[in-house]
Amino acid sequence: TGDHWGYGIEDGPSVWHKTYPIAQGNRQSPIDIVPHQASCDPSLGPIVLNYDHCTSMNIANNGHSVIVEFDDTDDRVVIQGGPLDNPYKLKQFHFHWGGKGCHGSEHTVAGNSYASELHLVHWNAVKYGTFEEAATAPDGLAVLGIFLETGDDHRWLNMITDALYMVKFKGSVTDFEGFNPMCLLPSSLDYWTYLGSLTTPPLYESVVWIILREPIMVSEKQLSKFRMLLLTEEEEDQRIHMENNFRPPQPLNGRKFILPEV
Ligand SMILES: COc1ccc(C[C@H]2SC(=S)NC2=O)c(OC)c1
Ligand SMILES: [Zn+2]
Repeated sequence: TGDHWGYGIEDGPSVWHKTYPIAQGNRQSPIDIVPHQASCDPSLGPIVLNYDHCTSMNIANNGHSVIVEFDDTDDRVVIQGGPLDNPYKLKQFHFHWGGKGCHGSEHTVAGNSYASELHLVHWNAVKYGTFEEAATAPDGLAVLGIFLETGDDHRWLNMITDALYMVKFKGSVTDFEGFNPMCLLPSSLDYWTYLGSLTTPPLYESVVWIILREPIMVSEKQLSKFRMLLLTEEEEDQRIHMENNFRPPQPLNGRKFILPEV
């Protein structure tokens, strides 16, 4: 049992529908965002992030990405405002990236992809009892998507890339306390929002997407450290590097992506 899906030819996004039929659903993610086709909703307020008492716990290689998990027993670490009816609690963040010199974001903007995409995953603990329950509900999750563009070194991303060697193999996890992802945000919280899904199996259509329009800058050297991560476990002889772990854009099916009045 366990995950038999991946991003290769045999097990990648083009065959996920065989095991997860919802892959062909009508609110799948990611999508291509075309700014001048966005709808405007002046009633949408700003996004508010309260990450002050943020408590990261560990960093892990789950065989699909590198993920930093948070202690979500604290009601104070939340995202709210914008399209959200109540606060959503921070649960984890992880990344998607490409191969050397290739692009690796999941969402695209007018057909252009970025080098990487950071997902900060939050869940609606006001309406649902557990993260797992929220992950199956249409308003259960709020994922904040941030584009990473290659340029200068990102001074705080080094805290993450310096820890990657400790989670090189699939299934490895190590302590990673006291990291506050506020340091990974761009200067502007201007966003697009739309209703979508998890971008990996089980592809549940449970995500209110909030995509920040301004990318953060990271260096090619920092990105290359993500590609050092392996899909394979320590005991295995074969060593397959983790790269191009992104799903391509999915049909909009009449959905609108919305931006607040600028
Ligand atoms: C409840 O089961 C899952 C499974 C996978 C992910 C991670 C996926 S979903 C996303 S967005 N990006 C990713 O890589 C979940 O995240 C909320 C939840
Ligand atoms: Zn993701």
